[in-house]
Formats: sequence, structure tokens, C-alpha cells
Amino acid sequence: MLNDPELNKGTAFTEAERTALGLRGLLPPRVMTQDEQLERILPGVRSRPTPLDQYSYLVGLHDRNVTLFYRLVMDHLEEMMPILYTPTVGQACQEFGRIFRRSRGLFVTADDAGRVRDVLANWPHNDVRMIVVTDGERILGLGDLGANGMGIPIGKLTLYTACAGVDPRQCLPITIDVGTDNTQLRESSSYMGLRQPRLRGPAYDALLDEFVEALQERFPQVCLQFEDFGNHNAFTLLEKWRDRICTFNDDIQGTASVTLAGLYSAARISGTAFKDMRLLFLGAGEAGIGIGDLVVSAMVEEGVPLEEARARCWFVDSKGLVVKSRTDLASHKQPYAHDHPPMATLLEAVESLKPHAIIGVSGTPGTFTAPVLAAMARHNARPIVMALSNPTSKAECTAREAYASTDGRAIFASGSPFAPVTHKGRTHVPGQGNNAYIFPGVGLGVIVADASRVTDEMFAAAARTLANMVTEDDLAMGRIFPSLSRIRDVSRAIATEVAWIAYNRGLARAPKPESMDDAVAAAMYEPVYPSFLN
Ligand SMILES: O=C([O-])CC(=O)C(=O)O
Ligand SMILES: [Mg+2]
Repeated sequence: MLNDPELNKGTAFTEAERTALGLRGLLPPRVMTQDEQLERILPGVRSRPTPLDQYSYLVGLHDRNVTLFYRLVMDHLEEMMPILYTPTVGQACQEFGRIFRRSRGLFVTADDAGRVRDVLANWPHNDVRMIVVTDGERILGLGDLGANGMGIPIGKLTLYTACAGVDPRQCLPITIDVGTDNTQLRESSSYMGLRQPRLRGPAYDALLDEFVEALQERFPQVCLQFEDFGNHNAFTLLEKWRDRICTFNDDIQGTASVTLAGLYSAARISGTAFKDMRLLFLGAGEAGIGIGDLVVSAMVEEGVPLEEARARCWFVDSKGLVVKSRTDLASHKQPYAHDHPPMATLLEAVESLKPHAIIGVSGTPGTFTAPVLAAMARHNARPIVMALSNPTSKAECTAREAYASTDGRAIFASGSPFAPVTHKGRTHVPGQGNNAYIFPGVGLGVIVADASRVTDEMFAAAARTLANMVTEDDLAMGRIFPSLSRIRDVSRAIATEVAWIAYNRGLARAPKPESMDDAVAAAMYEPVYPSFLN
């Protein structure tokens, strides 16, 4: 029991348990409460010199005592999130081979073609309800990190439990290792993935098909979250599976939902109604197109004709403004190719289109330059600036830059956390426009209803629910998202809405509860030690 992190209570095993379980002598004599254990551990975390050391320390705690790990994380969520999630998780992936100790989750590799079923059979828990899977091709804005991408499914599932109370035993992180085209990483001595170029084409597709089919057999109730795949595979896999199994893509749909919520809230400050907003995206990948599509459907819901709604969304990609005359556009960008002369730069596009909001989803830092921000401030009393690329080092601009170049008038949000900024005597609190506000609650709702599908309607409802929880106090500070300290309430509210949709659309497989809110609350895991005496 001491060696099983899911059962271990450490010094919290009681006198009676120590006697009954044969633990006497194997632990220091003093029996501690969980609170006393926390008091001992927390300074240990805080005293580590760097965020990555803190990450490793927390992983170590998880590896020996899962319950205490979640108690600590849940009680200090705002402090722990930047360590276990963006930005530090990005560094943890980059350094995966060097900080690796105990393995976690499942690796399915290109060599497993034909035996994926056997690999899944090795997972010790049968009631898996939530899987986050990556193939490591586009880890945050850091690019191809191959098998090192495993840090991301682990981090996301940590938030499922910490932010929404999904039972950790029902969570399974998976990395599909098909090689990596990051040759420097591949050749490094600490790399632990397959040392081969990325598998692509029919062999990749066949492996993914085999994986999804084997999953359905092994875990028939599971919800499968795709995370940090390359653009092409992300769109293709979502299209292939979204109407056949319970699945979603967090980078496309989760990011869209949190951003839509941010725009609803920003409208309360800027005075421009959401349906009248003109948006300019930098980056036309998963996040950009996902946001565009959800924004368009939300505008249509408010009575804007489809073509007009699409015409409100403009994209700049690495080749410039996405316009009709271009012949190099991937299919997912084509609905947003409008009639307009070509423009090479974001600045030109801002000057010409005068958008209400610029939304950075490019993975390229420093692209919201001072002139771009100043132009936004010239065209808008309250320019909306969302620098959503992760981790912090990839943000299109910093919070300080956003406020400094707009006379403090920017309504700013970022994907990774920024500390409050004081500009000319006024303190602005940036909101964190991260899908972490969305996916944990969506997953919990799906689990409670035992939903057979995850739908766009659920992400639209999640956005409205999140926006409704933003208070006037939040807005007064400049924050267009609720405080992270309320994320469990947010997740619970989102889960309730999502579960309702599942029942109303005939997608729920669980019996309908008397009270949805109670059912959701009852499903939420609490990190308290069980008694092992019976
Ligand atoms: O992980 C995050 O912080 C948000 C996200 O999905 C990404 O950047 O890919
Ligand atoms: Mg992601």
C-alpha cells in the first residue's frame, strides 16, 4: 500500500490501519492529518528554485501519494496551475527525458500496428472515461516534440481532476509515438521515443484507425480528447470521428469556446455588440479556424446571415491576409477567403480592416508589435487584444506591451498567465483565455450523462455559461474571465449545461437524474483519504 500511489496515505495511515495492514514500523511514528501533511509539503514545493524543479517535485508527490497531490493542487490551484500546466508544462515536455522518473500513461507506437489492442489491455483500470491523446506534432506553440509530448495529456488530465473533479482513476493520458521530425531532439541522448521520422500517410491513418477502434472496444464509455496534433491531422481526425464516437479536439473546439466567452465579456466593456464585431486572426490553424467557426455559428444564432458572419472574420497566415485571389489555401481556410487586395503584413491588415479585436493564435511571439497595437488603439476606444499562443514565450505580445502601446485601453487576454500590470497608476489584471476553463467541465458533463457524442452546441453553451460567470468586479479590473479561484464552480456549471444538452438531444446513455446540478456535484472527486478498515 505504501508503494501504490493511489492507495498510499503516507504518515496519515492511522494507528489502527498500521496495525491491521502490517505497516507498523514502516512509517515514522507520528500519525499526521492530511492538513498537517500539507503544511509539511507546501514549503517544500515553494522552496524549489525554478518552476521546472517545482514541477518535478509535484510529479514526485503524485508518484507516491495521488490523494495528497490533488489536495495540494486543489487548495492552491492558482499557484499550482502555472507549474503543472502552461507555461511550465511546455518546458517539462522539452526536458521530458531529463526529468523522467516513473512512467505514466500509455505509449502506443508505430511499432504497435496490429497489436494496439494488446497495448490497451495492459492498462490496469477498466473504467476509463476520459482520455487525452497527442501525437506530439504540435505541442503548444513549441512544435514537434515527439514522444516528449506526453507531458501535455498528463497536464490536461491533471486539470480534469483538479478543476472539475473527474476521478483520477477514470483518466488516461496517451501518446501515439509515430516518430518525430525534430531531428535535434531525436538524436539527443535523453530522447526516449522512437528514433525515426514521423510516420505519415496511409500507415499513420491505419494506426490511428486501429487505435480508435481498439479504444472503443476496451473502454466503451470513454470520451476521447485530441490534443496538440499537427493541423492537417487534427482537422482530418475530428471530421472523421466526431459523428461516430464521443470525441472532440480541444485546440479547435475548446479554444474556440473560451475565446467566444472572452468576446462576449469584452463586448460588455467595449460597447460593441458581439454580433457587430469584426475580428482579425493572426494564424489560421486549429485554434484560429475553430474560433472562427464557433463565432460564426454564434453570430448566426443572433440573427446575422451566414455570409455576413463569415465576412466579419479575417485571417492573416504566414503568407499574409487570407483573400480570395490566393491559390495556396488549405480547405479549412477557404470559407474565410474574402474579396480584398492582398496584404503582406498584419499591420497593413489592421489599418485596412480596422478590426475590433485581434486574436493571436500563431505560435509566433512578438507579432503584436507596438505599431500594430497602436493602430488598434487608434481605431478603437477599447481595442480587444488576445495573445493566445502558449506557452508564455510564444505569446504574440506581453500584457505590459498590450497596455503600454494602447494608453492602457486594451482589453487584454492571453493563453498563458501574465501577472497584473500597473500602467500610469492603474492596475490591469489580464484574463487567461485558456481552454482550461472549458474542457474539464465539458468532460465532466459528458461523463455524468454518459454522452455518446460531444457537440458544437455544448461548446457554445460552455462559452455562454463561462461568460455569465464574469462579474462587474472582474470587468472593472480588465479581466474578461472569472478568477481562476472559481474554476471548480465554472466547471460544475458548464458540466450541468453540457449534461442537459446530452439529455435534450437524445445523446445521454445514463438514467436521467432528478437534479442535474446535484448529479454533477455528486460525481466530483474529492481528495480525501478513505479508511482501509472494515
Ligand atoms: O495547453 C494549453 O495551454 C492550451 C492549448 O491547448 C494549447 O496551447 O495547445
Ligand atoms: Mg493544446
